[in-house]
Amino acid sequence: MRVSVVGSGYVGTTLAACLADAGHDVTAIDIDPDVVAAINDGHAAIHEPGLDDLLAEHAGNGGSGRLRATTSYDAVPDSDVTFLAVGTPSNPDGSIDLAGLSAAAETTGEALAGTTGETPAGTGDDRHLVVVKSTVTPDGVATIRDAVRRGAGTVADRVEVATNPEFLREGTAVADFRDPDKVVFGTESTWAADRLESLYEPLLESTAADAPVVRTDPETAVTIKYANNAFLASKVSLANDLGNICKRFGIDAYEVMDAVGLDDRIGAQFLRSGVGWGGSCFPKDVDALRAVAREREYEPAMLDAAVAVNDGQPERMLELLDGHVDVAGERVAVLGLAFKPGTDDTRNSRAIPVIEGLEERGAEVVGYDPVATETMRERFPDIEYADSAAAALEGASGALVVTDWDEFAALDDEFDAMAERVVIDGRRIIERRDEITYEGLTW
Ligand SMILES: NC(=O)c1ccc[n+]([C@@H]2O[C@H](COP(=O)([O-])OP(=O)(O)OC[C@H]3O[C@@H](n4cnc5c(N)ncnc54)[C@H](O)[C@@H]3O)[C@@H](O)[C@H]2O)c1
Ligand SMILES: O=c1ccn([C@@H]2O[C@H](COP(=O)(O)OP(=O)(O)O[C@H]3O[C@H](CO)[C@@H](O)[C@H](O)[C@H]3O)[C@@H](O)[C@H]2O)c(=O)[nH]1
Repeated sequence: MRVSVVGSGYVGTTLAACLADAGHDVTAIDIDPDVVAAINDGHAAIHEPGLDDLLAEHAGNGGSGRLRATTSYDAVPDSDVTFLAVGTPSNPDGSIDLAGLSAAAETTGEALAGTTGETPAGTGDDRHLVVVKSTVTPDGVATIRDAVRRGAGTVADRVEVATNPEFLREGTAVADFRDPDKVVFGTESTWAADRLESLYEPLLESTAADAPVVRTDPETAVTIKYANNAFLASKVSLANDLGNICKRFGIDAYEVMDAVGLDDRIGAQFLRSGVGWGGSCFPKDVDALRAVAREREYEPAMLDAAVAVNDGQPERMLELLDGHVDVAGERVAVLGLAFKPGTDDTRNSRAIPVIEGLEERGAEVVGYDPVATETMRERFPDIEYADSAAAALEGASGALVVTDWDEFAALDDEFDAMAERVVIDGRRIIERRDEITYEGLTW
């Protein structure tokens, strides 16, 4: 099939590359010329394991030719399916900001309005399918549908807007997209659901675990996405709440949760307590869901509590450090700047409140991350950035471990170069040693 993907960030680039790899002919559209140039050069503008290999294989000179990137929407009218994968960030009050996605939706409609009305080859009819891949609230679906139709004008009745929420995680985006736990199609017609299923067929056939396909209406589909993220974020917050209790008894929360997770009704994943959840999804999606709930006069008490527990974890980590060192004027290493390992994304990283708390205390902060230094530099241009964990630790009077990068697990002699060997571990990744003063956040 011919596919256009509007928005080439973590989701759009992964989607475009994986669809090209599955045999489809894909045009990736982005307003950022640097993003477009990178893809056409055969690599991603972001760090995502496996993505560069796929882009090298299908985009750029010498590739299969099945993937190209452009700033133009010209390919849209000739596509069998157009995905919208533009960001849906938060407004300052936590509600969803649909401005960017709406603009892209309207431009997509305008591109469709430029069609001659002829049946595009291969589609068998003259209807066009626009699929919202971005995460939008239930009432946001109508906003995006209206924007597409406004742009499409006289051809609006030939366009169906569907939703197909994405469940991939950053750091494992390609693997997750290729082997999902489920695929959700939110459509108004069986025509649209069938077209989506044909598009996904080569992917679903190749997955080891036969992902179930959930067919539903567009609003229910996006609600499944919010419920999914709300559940997972709350699960981590409950693990943190329980972990904070364990810490007060000197009990290892990880030992407790490993056993708790053996209960099939609970499951072993997302029970890792520590400095909490961040990223581009959990915080904004939980906030957007709380905001729409309040708009409809419902107080989402569980979600409010999940956020409150999460917001408290960075300060708890800093208080543990305070118990060992007065950091004013001292060098303090922050190990890990990305919101999780495997990504250069620092959006809502727990490192942000940790660094802010250290700055408030007058510490000299030195940060280190294997890939996320440059993105964090935009946020904190004035702190020092080391090019290795060892360099960050040298002369430091404390180290705070914020991201569970594998390379931190191998740290050992590097702690010997610290001025004071105080390590506060927010992810339970550092090996305890007699010579270092070690505090786990929840163990
Ligand atoms: N990041 C994830 O892990 C993830 C997972 C599942 C769902 N989602 C959802 O997917 C959506 C996209 O998230 P992301 O993290 O990939 O975003 P992102 O910020 O990484 O990328 C969005 C891209 O859209 C481009 N863009 C903005 N306006 C545009 C326009 N008018 N036309 C064309 N391109 C435009 C931007 O230049 C950017 O490259 C969001 O709704 C998010 O909630 C994200
Ligand atoms: O046991 C755990 C698991 C995760 N986290 C933290 O939770 C955050 C989110 O992690 P993860 O879910 O692995 O990454 P994301 O890329 O944010 O993926 C989430 O958000 C995406 C965007 O909506 C969804 O598609 C995914 O299904 C959902 O897992 C990170 O800060 C993690 O460090 C913990 O603290 N403890």
